[in-house]
Amino acid sequence: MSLNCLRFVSHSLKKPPSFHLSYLPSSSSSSSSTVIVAMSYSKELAAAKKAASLAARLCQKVQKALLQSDVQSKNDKSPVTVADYGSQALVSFVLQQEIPADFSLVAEEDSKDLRKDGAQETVERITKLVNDSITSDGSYNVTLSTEDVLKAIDSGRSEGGSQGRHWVLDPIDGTKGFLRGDQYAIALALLDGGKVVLGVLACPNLPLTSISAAGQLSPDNEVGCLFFAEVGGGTYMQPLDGSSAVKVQVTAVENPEEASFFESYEAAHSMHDLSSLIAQKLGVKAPPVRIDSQAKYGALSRGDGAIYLRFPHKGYREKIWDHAAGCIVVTEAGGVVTDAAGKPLDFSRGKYLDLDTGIIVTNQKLMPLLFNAVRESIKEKAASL
Ligand SMILES: Nc1ncnc2c1ncn2[C@@H]1O[C@H](COP(=O)(O)O)[C@@H](O)[C@H]1OP(=O)(O)O
Ligand SMILES: [Mg+2]
Ligand SMILES: [Mg+2]
Ligand SMILES: [Mg+2]
Repeated sequence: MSLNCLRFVSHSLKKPPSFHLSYLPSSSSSSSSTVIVAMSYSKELAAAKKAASLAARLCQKVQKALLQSDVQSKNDKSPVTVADYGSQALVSFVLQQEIPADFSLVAEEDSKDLRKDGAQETVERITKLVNDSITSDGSYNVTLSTEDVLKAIDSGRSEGGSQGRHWVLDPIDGTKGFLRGDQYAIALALLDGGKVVLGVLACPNLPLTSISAAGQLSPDNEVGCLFFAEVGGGTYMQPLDGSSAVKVQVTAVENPEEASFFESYEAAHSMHDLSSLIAQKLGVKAPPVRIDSQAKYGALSRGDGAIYLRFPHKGYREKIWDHAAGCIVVTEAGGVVTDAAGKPLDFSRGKYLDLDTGIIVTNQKLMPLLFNAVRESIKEKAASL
């Protein structure tokens, strides 16, 4: 392999850029020659942090003033709030302002229900929320119309895939937690060639220090975390108020008896009985910490817990926006994310993740033990049915 070109795409940065090396076939006629392209995604990361932080502020405002009338019902009966739509419109707007070239976004929401009769008032509320956020930020001298907002929401209709770059967004992950006043996250990632190259997780209700047992908030604990990671560059966490970032690492715990594990708060989202069986086999002593959303990936990336188990009920198909940002936040902090067959998650196949049974997350040391416990537990559960 010859190194006939080394191209750095670099931007002004406060900390040195990290570079992700990828080998590409050279355009030269020699078939054996290869180009190394050293990519930095620092400009995209800065845009993603800005978009997610602004969306987090919008969501905080809505959560504070949450009214019953904000709750709508989609076909799948999951609650969708003005904050989900507002967050998606705002992130889409900021990303298109900051990185306009070849914009492609795969996002959870669309404007179908908002275009129905009787939704005008809701659309106006969303538009006001988005415009208030744009005004309070002060970087963009524009006011969006209701149609601009609907279009911004619908620009999230890309299918993603293995070619080119695609933003991946869950405007509010853990809507049920959001509605309960608990944990939720704004999860934004960038795919390049089907791989996650950066991820940002804004977790407005996550304590800056460790999450306490059972996910409860202590009254004097400051909350609001922004996790971010770029491929090859590690994972960082900073307070959502913008103060300085610290590098985070998954826990180094090797003894499963000392490990604690995260799972969904909602039993409808994950089989808690299977997780208990796995924990029992591993010898985990601590009770599960049940919290909503990808905040679990963030908490695990800084060592609050050692294991995250997610086993959706039969028939549920995982979407890429529910794991892309969390996955890179954990792997760049030294963790491992696989499906229940031990395969890495494949984000290159469109909006769904086709995977075996579930998702397991832990550190490198615990993964072999965890994997065995998962396989045995799945077999036992199947035999008992
Ligand atoms: N029936 C379901 N099974 C598994 N996950 C679901 C189900 N319904 C919604 N979800 C999604 O699971 C995630 C919440 O996971 P958790 O249980 O870890 O909090 C969210 O992405 C939520 O979507 P949403 O983004 O609409 O909240
Ligand atoms: Mg949803
Ligand atoms: Mg989600
Ligand atoms: Mg969502």
